[in-house]
Amino acid sequence: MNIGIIGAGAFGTGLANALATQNPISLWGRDAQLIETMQSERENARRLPGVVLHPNVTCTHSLVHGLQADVLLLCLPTQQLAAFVQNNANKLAGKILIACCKGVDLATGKGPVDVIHSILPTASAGILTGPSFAIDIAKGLPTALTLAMDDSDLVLEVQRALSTSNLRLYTTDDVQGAQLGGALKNVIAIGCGAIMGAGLGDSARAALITRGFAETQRFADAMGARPETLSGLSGFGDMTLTCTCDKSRNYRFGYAMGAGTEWTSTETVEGRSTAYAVKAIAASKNIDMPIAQTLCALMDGDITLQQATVALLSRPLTQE
Ligand SMILES: NC(=O)C1=CN([C@@H]2O[C@H](COP(=O)(O)OP(=O)(O)OC[C@H]3O[C@@H](n4cnc5c(N)ncnc54)[C@H](OP(=O)(O)O)[C@@H]3O)[C@@H](O)[C@H]2O)C=CC1
Ligand SMILES: O=C(CO)COP(=O)(O)O
Repeated sequence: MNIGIIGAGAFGTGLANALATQNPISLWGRDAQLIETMQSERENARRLPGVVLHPNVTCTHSLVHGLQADVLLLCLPTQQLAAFVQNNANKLAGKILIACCKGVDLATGKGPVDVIHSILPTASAGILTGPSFAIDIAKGLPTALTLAMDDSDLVLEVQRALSTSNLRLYTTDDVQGAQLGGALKNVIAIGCGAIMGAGLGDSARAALITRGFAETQRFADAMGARPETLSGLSGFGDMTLTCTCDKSRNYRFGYAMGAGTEWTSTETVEGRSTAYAVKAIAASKNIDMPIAQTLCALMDGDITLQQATVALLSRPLTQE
């Protein structure tokens, strides 16, 4: 299976480097100037500085070249995925499409695989997700991920194609669970960052991770996901990583909010849009999501962090 990567951000670049240890990999990005510099300088100075690109990585801004491979890893921000698939639907039909993004599409309320299927209903699609910072993958540090596809034969072929000695993939057919675990952990990570930025302490963060996980499970359950998926790498695993580490952009965005400093980065912060998408779905399905709801009010500037804390702590006392 030939593998191509679509999106030359931090994650696309990191995955390209990891997979290039065993196969030639094409890495497509939309910015011609950046891509030409990456190809000649062997570094993605904008999105993953300090990592030398493996000689097997070919950077291209030609979509004809970028879309040639059998398996395409779509490493685009979730909110950009639908437009990309729509604009390239003819060329993508017949490919194996693996979404590598973590979020819920704000316009439709769909996860990445559902977005792909809504445009290409017969596409072979899946999602690669789990605890994995781009920089760790790029450096070849040990990483374990979940690959979710509903085709039980194809998932094994893709698992083999995408596994390396340092990148260990576990499979599942619970696509919904894998989509939602990765999406919701970003929302909770923003909240954890806010807590730490405001100096509310490690114990408060542990409480938010735990209640955030309960909220995530409640949401996923209502959406038809299986509980064991949420306990795996794509749920619990990624929640643990993202909520406790300042390498996470979601965490750092939240931290800036809690500390009252301005966020000027152009890096992708998926949890921002996903929080609103989740809030809307929760309202329509009557799912209790106090943390996501409070976070939206905080991001909108409707409440202060102190008011958010009071609102969460003063909810009726209940069983765990
Ligand atoms: N970084 C990480 O550690 C990890 C990220 N992910 C997930 O990967 C996904 C991508 O994030 P990441 O790579 O980190 O983000 P970055 O912010 O590093 O990069 C985003 C990339 O997407 C490109 N892009 C944005 N919009 C479009 C578009 N409409 N068409 C084509 N390209 C576009 C950007 O191009 P340009 O530079 O031209 O703006 C840029 O190359 C997210 O869903 C994230 O959750 C998953 C695991 C780890
Ligand atoms: O998904 C990630 C790690 O698994 C990366 O997290 P951030 O998008 O918050 O940086």
